[in-house]
Amino acid sequence: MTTTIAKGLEGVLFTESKLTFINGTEGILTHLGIPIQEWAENSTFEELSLALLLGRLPNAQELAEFDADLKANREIPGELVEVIKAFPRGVHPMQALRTAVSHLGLFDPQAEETSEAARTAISRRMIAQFATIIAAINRAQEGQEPVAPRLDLTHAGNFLYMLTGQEPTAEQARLFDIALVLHADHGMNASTFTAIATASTLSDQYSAIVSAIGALKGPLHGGANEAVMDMLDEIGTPDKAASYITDKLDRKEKVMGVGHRVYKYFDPRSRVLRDYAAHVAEKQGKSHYYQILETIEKTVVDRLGSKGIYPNVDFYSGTVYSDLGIQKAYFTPIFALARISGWCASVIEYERDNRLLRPDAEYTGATNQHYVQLQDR
Ligand SMILES: CC(=O)SCCNC(=O)CCNC(=O)[C@H](O)C(C)(C)COP(=O)(O)OP(=O)(O)OC[C@H]1O[C@@H](n2cnc3c(N)ncnc32)[C@H](O)[C@@H]1OP(=O)(O)O
Ligand SMILES: O=C([O-])CC(=O)C(=O)O
Repeated sequence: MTTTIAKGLEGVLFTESKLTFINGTEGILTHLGIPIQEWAENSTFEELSLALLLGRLPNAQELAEFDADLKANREIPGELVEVIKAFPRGVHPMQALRTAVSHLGLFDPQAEETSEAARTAISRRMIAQFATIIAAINRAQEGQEPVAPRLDLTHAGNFLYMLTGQEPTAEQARLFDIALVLHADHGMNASTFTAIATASTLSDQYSAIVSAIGALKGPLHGGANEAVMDMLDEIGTPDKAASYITDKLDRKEKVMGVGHRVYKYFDPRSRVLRDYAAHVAEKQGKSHYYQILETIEKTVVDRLGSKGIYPNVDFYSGTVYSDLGIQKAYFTPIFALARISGWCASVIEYERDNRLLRPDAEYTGATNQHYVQLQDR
C-alpha cells in the first residue's frame, strides 16, 4: 500500500471556516469576505475582533458594548502584576507573555469552563488584557512601574500609552491600530492550528491560547518580525544590503520575512505595511531600515520571485513598530496582541463541531525486535 505523506500538513484541509479566505497565488486575503485592504482602511482592531467572534459585521450598539467591555477589562489582577515584576531581567518577552497568560488563568473563576459562552467571555477579557500584560512586561523588564490603562484611549492608543508612558499622537495610534488589524487573523496558520489542536481535546481557552503563544514565538512564524530586524541590524547600511542577501542566497540560507506556505505572491498585508512604512519614511526622512528593506525586497523578488518567494507580513512590520519607538523584542508580542482575536474566534468556531485532532505518521522504525537487558547491550 502506498501512503502519501503531507509533510508539514501542506494543503491539508482539516476543517471548514467562515472567517478567513486566502488566495495565495493572487495575494488575496479576506475576513468574512471583506478584503484586508478595506478592513485596514475603514475598520479598527476592536471592530475586527468582534466581527471575528460574531462571524459577521457588528452593528453600532454591539460595537459600542464590546468597546466598553474591553475598556472595563483592561486592568489585570494585582497579583499578576507582582508576578510579572518578579520575572528575571532579560527574559524574552514572549517567554514572559506565555507565562503571564498561563498565570492569568489562575485568577479567572471561569477558566475551566469550556462552553461557547464561557470561551467567548474569557476571549473578550483576554483580548483586553493582552495589551496590559505586554506593556507591564516591558515596563517591568526596564525596571519601571507598569502604567495603568486609560479609558479614554482606543485599544491601540492605550497600548502605546501603557508601553511608553506617553500618549501617542492620533496618527501614531491609528497606524498601530492598522497594524493590529492586519495581524488579527490568518486562517490555519501554525499558532491558530496549535490553539485548535489543544482545544480539540476539550481543554480550556487559556491552555489553547498559551499553546498558541508558544507556536507564534518561533522564527518561522511570528518570531520572523524580530529576526528581520536582527538581519537589518546585521546589514547595517543600505549599500551593503544587496550583496548581503545575494551571499546569503548563494549559501542557501533563508532570508527572514520572505516566503510563505500559502502566498506564492506578495502577501497583501506586506503591501499595506510597506505603504505605511513608505509614508512614515517620507514624512520623517527615509529611515535606513526602510531603505535596506527596499533593496532586500528587490534582490529577493528578482532572484526568487519565479519560485514564489515574496515578502510576507513580517517583512515591513518591524520598521513600522521601530518608527513608533518600540524595541524589537516586542515585535512578536505585538503580533500576539493582534492574533489573540483570531486564535479565540477560530477556537470557538472549531469547538462548535469539535473533533479531536489526531493525525498519523507513517511508521519507518524497526520491527520484530525484542527487549535486550541493560547489561547485555
Ligand atoms: C506570520 C508568518 O508566519 S509569515 C512567515 C514568517 N517566516 C519567515 O519569514 C521565515 C522565512 N521563511 C521561511 O522559512 C519559509 O518561507 C516558510 C517556513 C515561511 C514557508 O516555507 P515552506 O512552505 O515550508 O517552503 P519551503 O521551505 O519548502 O521552501 C520552498 C523553497 O523556497 C525556498 N525558500 C523558502 N523561504 C525562503 C526564504 N525565506 N529565503 C530563501 N529561500 C526560501 C526554500 O529554500 C525552498 O527552496 P528549494 O525548493 O530550492 O529547496
Ligand atoms: O498563515 C501563515 O502560515 C502565517 C501567517 O502569515 C500568519 O499567521 O499571519
